[in-house]
Amino acid sequence: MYVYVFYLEECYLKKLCTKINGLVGCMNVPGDKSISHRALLIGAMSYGDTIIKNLSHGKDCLTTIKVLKKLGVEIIESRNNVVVVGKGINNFLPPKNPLAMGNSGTTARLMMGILSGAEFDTILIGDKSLSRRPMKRVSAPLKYFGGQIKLFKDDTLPAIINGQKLHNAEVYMDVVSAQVKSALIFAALQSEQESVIHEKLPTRNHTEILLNKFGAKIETSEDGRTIRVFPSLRLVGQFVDIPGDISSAAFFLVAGAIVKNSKLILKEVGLNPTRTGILDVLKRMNAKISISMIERNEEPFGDITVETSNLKAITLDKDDIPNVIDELPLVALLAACARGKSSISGAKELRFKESDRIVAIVKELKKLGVKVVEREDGMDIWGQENWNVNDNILSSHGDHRIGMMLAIAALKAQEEIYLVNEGIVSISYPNFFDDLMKIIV
Ligand SMILES: O=C(O)C1=C[C@@H](OP(=O)(O)O)[C@@H](O)[C@H](O)C1
Ligand SMILES: C=C(OP(=O)(O)O)C(=O)O
Repeated sequence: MYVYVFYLEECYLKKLCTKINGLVGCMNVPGDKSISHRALLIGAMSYGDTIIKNLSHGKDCLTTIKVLKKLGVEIIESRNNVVVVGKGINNFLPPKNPLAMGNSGTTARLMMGILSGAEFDTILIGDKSLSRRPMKRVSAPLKYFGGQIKLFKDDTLPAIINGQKLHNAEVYMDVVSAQVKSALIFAALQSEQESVIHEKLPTRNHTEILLNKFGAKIETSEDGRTIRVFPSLRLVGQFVDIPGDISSAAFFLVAGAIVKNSKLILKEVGLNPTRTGILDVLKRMNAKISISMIERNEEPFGDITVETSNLKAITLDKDDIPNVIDELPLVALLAACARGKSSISGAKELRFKESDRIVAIVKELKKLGVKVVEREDGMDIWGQENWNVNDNILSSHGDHRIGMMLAIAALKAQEEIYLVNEGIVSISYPNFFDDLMKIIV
């Protein structure tokens, strides 16, 4: 007897909001996803309780919670806070089954660095999207620390991590990636002597900031590209208050700039300088935007105001990319609304995200009538005042950031627009559509 199993791709359609009069309001976005993952992981690796306020409740961070629980870490979720009962990195328990990384690249890659030094072996698996994303970028440099990871077809999940005693190393990273850097930092912490990691360009530094807060010693050079890690297994639990995610706020910053009659205030958004590339892009494009820094602690944050703007084109090259990597779908949308021709280059990394974001952006913006040309490492975009929509059924490509960018793009359309697989937004922003509805006038 044959048994056929059919996977029905999520194929429901959501009617997006179009033909609106403007966007007005004052809002908070969820806690930063990158900091949330790290607070959970570093809390678990420490001794004593870590209390986390404003943790992201996106599915990716829930994946990190589930994985830590499978490693024997107690995590208590209350209404306002999450408490991680740290047990120390050496006291994780061997999981009974392969650990499911879901859709989360951050969980998978950071876990590789942590579990390379474990006293047991682990298998990591991922969903369809994560299973096509490259992992050798992590396993290869981890070898310098003694890490042993076997990958499917030498580059993807499933991964078999043979836990080993790790040693120190000096590593020059090939890929510009905060996930790879963080995995290497976690490996370096578990060795017995100081390690040095060199990056080609600086990337988000939340791992370094949080580890120092928890009692480790990580030194970063003035140019942000050399990271010196001193071994430390005696981290101590802390209180972590997570600022709003600038990558989530960015959807509304862009919406406020491109939709007529708009004024939005985004409250308490993280303003770590390794993440504020989207604010520089908005300013360079002539957006009406103002920022008031509230507090400058280890992770600065503040309020951002944006108003309807008369945008001009922009050119971004490889040096601009790391600081705006997750906002590039939105930069493409801004360019589609700006005067002149914009170009994005040096952004091949976009092909290795939850979808091939270059393909997804080009395909979906073309449906909306935008003139856009795909390049190997980016795209060229010609902005127009109004678009002539030629296909009103858009796809998120199973990618949260593409889905949300298209929902913002639709606000400008003058006809009905539908989105396939809108539920994917819950990877980083479960209440995205509710929050959007609240500011539409
Ligand atoms: O370290 C992190 O939290 C992240 C780093 C970036 O990925 P890369 O390290 O692959 O650039 C980013 O795209 C991702 O959304 C989150
Ligand atoms: C790329 C992203 O996340 P991750 O790599 O953790 O899946 C993202 O959130 O845009």
